[in-house]
Amino acid sequence: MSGATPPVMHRLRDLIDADRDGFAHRVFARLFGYSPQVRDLFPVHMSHVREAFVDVLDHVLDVLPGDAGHEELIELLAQLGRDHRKYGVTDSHYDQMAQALVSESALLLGTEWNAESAETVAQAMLMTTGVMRGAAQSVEGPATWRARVVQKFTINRERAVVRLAAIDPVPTLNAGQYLETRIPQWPHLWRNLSPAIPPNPAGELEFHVRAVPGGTFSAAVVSETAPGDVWTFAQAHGRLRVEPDQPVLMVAGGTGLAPLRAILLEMARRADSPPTHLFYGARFPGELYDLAMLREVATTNPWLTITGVVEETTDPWWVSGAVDPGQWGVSIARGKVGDIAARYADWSDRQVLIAGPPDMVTSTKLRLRLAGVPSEQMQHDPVARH
Ligand SMILES: NC(=O)C1=CN([C@@H]2O[C@H](COP(=O)(O)OP(=O)(O)OC[C@H]3O[C@@H](n4cnc5c(N)ncnc54)[C@H](O)[C@@H]3O)[C@@H](O)[C@H]2O)C=CC1
Repeated sequence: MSGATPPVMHRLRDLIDADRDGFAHRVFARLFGYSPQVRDLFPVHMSHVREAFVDVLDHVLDVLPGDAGHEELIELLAQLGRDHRKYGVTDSHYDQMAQALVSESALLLGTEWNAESAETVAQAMLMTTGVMRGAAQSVEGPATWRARVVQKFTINRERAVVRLAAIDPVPTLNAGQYLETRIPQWPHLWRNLSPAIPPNPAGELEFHVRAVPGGTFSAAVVSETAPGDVWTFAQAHGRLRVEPDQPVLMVAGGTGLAPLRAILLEMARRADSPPTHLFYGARFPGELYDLAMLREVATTNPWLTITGVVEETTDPWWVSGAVDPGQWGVSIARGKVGDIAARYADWSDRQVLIAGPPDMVTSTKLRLRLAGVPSEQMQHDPVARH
């Protein structure tokens, strides 16, 4: 791992890059050949897996021969190892993967494969799988835990609330974090979902899910999930948090409200919550489905102010009747939630939490930055995660 390492890794990287999917195909074919049952650990459609696999490999082959970025690389691989626990990956699978990688690399390098390049490539592959395996082994507790659906109701044609009761002990989880989640309708698919209530000793969980266009997982939750279904959870991620000594601005788009709602409900239990202004946006008034609950929290928690934001002032026929925001006495502004929030006041002294559709998060950040809020005061989950 020094600057003097021969460039074989960069050469291999170039060769892999010339046919990324083909290389991944061949490595996985080899792996499934060694151990046919490993195929069952992966989803039916492997294209995303292959893509992510080559991305990681590309990064390893890029960083390893150089002098910088080793610590980040190790942390990335360790995180991947922890992530893979939920798939049921075992020690021998890591050995087989290293073997498959070395064998396919040998074929790719052809006449350039000699004792020296074999040694370099083998070391790189063993380091990669070794770090992943070591990190997975060092995590305590089970890789997954389960909860049973006890209630599900749809808010409108695209959104549902799902409530669950934990079957197994719930590992440490902070309000505002999101969970790797698997549902029985898609047994090989993991998606990230943000609980909409803080963790509690009773093991109750609540999720607000929108059936995103083309989203198989979210569509199944909205249309097929039913009481009795058992959901499986793996790791918790996310760093959204509120420091008690600084006022807060929250900007939520649609069901992106979930993590901010969990944080607000937790703040409502404390005595020292800082002044907080929540902008809660939707396309239509009737989609501000949680306004009644939020208003309730604001009534008993004077530190909390809520502004509803809608793009249209009237509901289409398929939304009407869901909610009438006027009746809750919450002020409603018209526009895009991030634009309205940025124009509303000077927020430059605030810690800012943003959650919602990826484009909304990106544009809200930009608006607030232009309005004088320093980037380092803004928090949001990775935008491509939902
Ligand atoms: N932790 C997080 O960040 C979470 C994010 N989500 C994501 O939030 C989304 C919620 O979807 P819906 O409820 O249907 O919300 P939606 O698509 O109806 O949008 C709600 C709000 O976002 C604004 N918005 C939408 N697109 C925008 C754009 N391109 N630029 C600026 N503003 C925009 C709208 O004006 C509205 O105020 C999903 O994509 C979901 O994956 C959901 C839960 C947690």
